[in-house]
Amino acid sequence: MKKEQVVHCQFSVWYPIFKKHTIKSLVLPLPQNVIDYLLDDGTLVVSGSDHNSQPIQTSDAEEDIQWSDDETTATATAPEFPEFTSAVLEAINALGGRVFPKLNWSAPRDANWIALNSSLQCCSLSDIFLLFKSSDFITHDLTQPFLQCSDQDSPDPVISYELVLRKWSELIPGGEFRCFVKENKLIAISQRDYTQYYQHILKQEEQISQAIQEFFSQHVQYNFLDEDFVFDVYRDSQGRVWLIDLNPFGEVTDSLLFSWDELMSGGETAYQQQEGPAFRYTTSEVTVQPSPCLSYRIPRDFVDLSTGEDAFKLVDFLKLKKSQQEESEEEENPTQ
Ligand SMILES: Nc1ncnc2c1ncn2[C@@H]1O[C@H](COP(=O)(O)OP(=O)(O)OP(=O)(O)O)[C@@H](O)[C@H]1O
Ligand SMILES: [Mg+2]
Repeated sequence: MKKEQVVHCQFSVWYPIFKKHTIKSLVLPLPQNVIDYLLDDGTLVVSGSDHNSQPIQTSDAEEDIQWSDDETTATATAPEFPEFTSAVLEAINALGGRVFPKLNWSAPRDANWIALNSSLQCCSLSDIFLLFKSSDFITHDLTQPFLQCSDQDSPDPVISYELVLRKWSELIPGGEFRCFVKENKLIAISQRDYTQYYQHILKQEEQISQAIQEFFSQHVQYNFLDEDFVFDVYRDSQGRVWLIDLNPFGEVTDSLLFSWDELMSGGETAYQQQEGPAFRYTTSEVTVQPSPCLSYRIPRDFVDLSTGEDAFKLVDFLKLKKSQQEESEEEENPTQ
C-alpha cells in the first residue's frame, strides 16, 4: 500500500465522487488549535459555550475539591473555539441535529463506551470532543496515517485535517458488508459485523451478493482514483445498496473474514476460480465472538463509578475504602 492510496481514501477526496450513493455529510477544516487540543493528553475540559447540549455533568461537591495544592498552578480552563464551535453547530443542525463524526479516515469506534449513550451519535461539539479525545483510532489519523505504507522513504504527503459530520443513520449491523477491489475487479465480500450470526444473510446470500456486484459495476468500478481499494456498503431493508466508506487496500484496513495474504496473493485462491467475488459471512452461532472493540474498554464498574451513575456501587466502593482504611490503621496500631 502506497501513501498515495491513503491520501485518496480521505473522506473529502472520495465523497464528491460518490455523493449520490452515500449518506449526506459535511466537511469542516480542523483548525490547528483544535488539533492541538485533541492531541493534548492533559485537558478533557469541555467548554460550556456550546448550547446544543447540557454541559458535562459535574458533582455537587466539586466546589469543595481543591484540584491543586499549589496556588501558582493555573486552574484548568476549557479552551474556547468560538468560530469553529458555531460552524460545527450550524453543520449539525443542517444535518438534522444528530451526526456521526469522523476525521479524514477514521471514526472513534474504539471510544463509544465512554459516551453516555454508548454510541457514536453526537449532538454537540462537546460530544464529539469526548469521543475523539478518548479514541486511539483518531490519534492514529492525527499522528501516523502513513504508518503501514510500503513507500516509507518518500516524504509524507501534506494532510489538511478535517472534521467529517455525517447525518446520523440507524444502520443495522447485519446489513453492512466490506468489499475488496483488486485491479478494478471485485474479488471478495465479507460480512462487516462478523462476530454475529445473521440468519437473513444465509437465506439471502445470492441476492445480497448480486446487489453488491451490481452496485459496484454501475457506480464504483473505474470511478475511483485507484484500482485497488476496499469499500464498505450498507444494504437497507428495501434492498438498496449505499456506500458507507472507502479504505486503502492494505493491512491498515481490517480484512474481516479474509486474510490479507489471500486477498493480495496472485495464487490459486477461491475467488479466482469462480465467476463472481468470494462472499464470506458467519454461518452459525458457534463462531460468534466478542466485539473486537471490547479490548479498548475499561471495566464497566469504573465507568459507573466515575460518572456516578450507579449510586449503590459508589456506596459499596466508599464502604470498601473505609474498611481498608480501618484495617490499615489497625495494622499501624495493633494494640487498639
Ligand atoms: N452516518 C452514520 N450514522 C450512524 N452510524 C454510522 C454512520 N456511518 C457509519 N456508521 C456506523 O459506524 C461504523 C463505522 O463507520 P466507518 O466505516 O465510517 O468508520 P471507520 O473508522 O472508517 O471504520 P474502519 O476502521 O472499519 O474503516 C459503520 O460500520 C456503521 O455501523
Ligand atoms: Mg473506514
